[in-house]
Amino acid sequence: MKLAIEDIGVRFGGLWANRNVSFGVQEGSISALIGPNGAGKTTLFNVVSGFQAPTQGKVSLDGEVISGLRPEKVALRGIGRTFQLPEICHDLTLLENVMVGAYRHIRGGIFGQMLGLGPAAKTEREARESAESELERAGLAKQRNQSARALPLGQVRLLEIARALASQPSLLLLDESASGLNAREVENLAHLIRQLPARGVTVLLIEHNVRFVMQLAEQIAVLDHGQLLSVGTPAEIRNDESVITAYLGRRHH
Ligand SMILES: Nc1ncnc2c1ncn2[C@@H]1O[C@H](COP(=O)(O)OP(=O)(O)OP(=O)(O)O)[C@@H](O)[C@H]1O
Repeated sequence: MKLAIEDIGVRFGGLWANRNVSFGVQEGSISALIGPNGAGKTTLFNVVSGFQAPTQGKVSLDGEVISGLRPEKVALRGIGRTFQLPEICHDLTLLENVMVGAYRHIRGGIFGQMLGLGPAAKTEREARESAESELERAGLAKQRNQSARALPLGQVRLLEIARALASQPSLLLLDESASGLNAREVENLAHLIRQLPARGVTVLLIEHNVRFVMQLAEQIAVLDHGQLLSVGTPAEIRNDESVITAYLGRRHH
């Protein structure tokens, strides 16, 4: 799914958290959004996923404007996301957590089922099968019947991604999925993300781990103080003087 972010501005009182931000994400690509703390990355994700209405500009998906739609409507258009602070149900097992995501795309959804629309046994089986295969891909199949409560953060992040994928999004927004993960988990995560375009899932991720981003993303957009500083391939970004000065250089110090 092709995403177009056009002249997005978000103002909180006297502060523009995003200003004149425009860039596109090609269908089937992996793109990343980087920038220092407070640069406006999460705000932009919130705009794309419907949690924040922009003060100016628009976001469109395959040419249809989605900015201004509520989060549930945006999700129905095929945008899935994870959050910086993972939102999982501790009282459910891993499998049940992922099944919650799977129900979102099954005929009539969970509400349709409660109203008796459609054969419930079949939809539950579909949700279970789809959740099982997402857990398998995320490397969490063995723990499927464990409670999510005791899960280490690294696996919680993988679980969140599995749940978002179970709703079969066309565009997946990942907010700092690598944060808190150990080297091996980061490797698993990169492996999982790399397979997504072939499954028809376009990826846009926010990341602080610049090395991780450089090896994963085809396109990188850099935000600083709410504005788009640069957008390009990892090689272009690495050699961009304004990025080096504003971001990479600053991090070195
Ligand atoms: N709801 C809000 N009300 C007021 N100010 C906000 C709100 N949300 C974000 N901000 C401010 O907007 C700016 C951008 O925040 P945002 O969280 O989008 O940055 P970020 O790049 O995601 O940062 P980080 O890397 O620390 O997560 C910050 O100065 C933040 O304090």
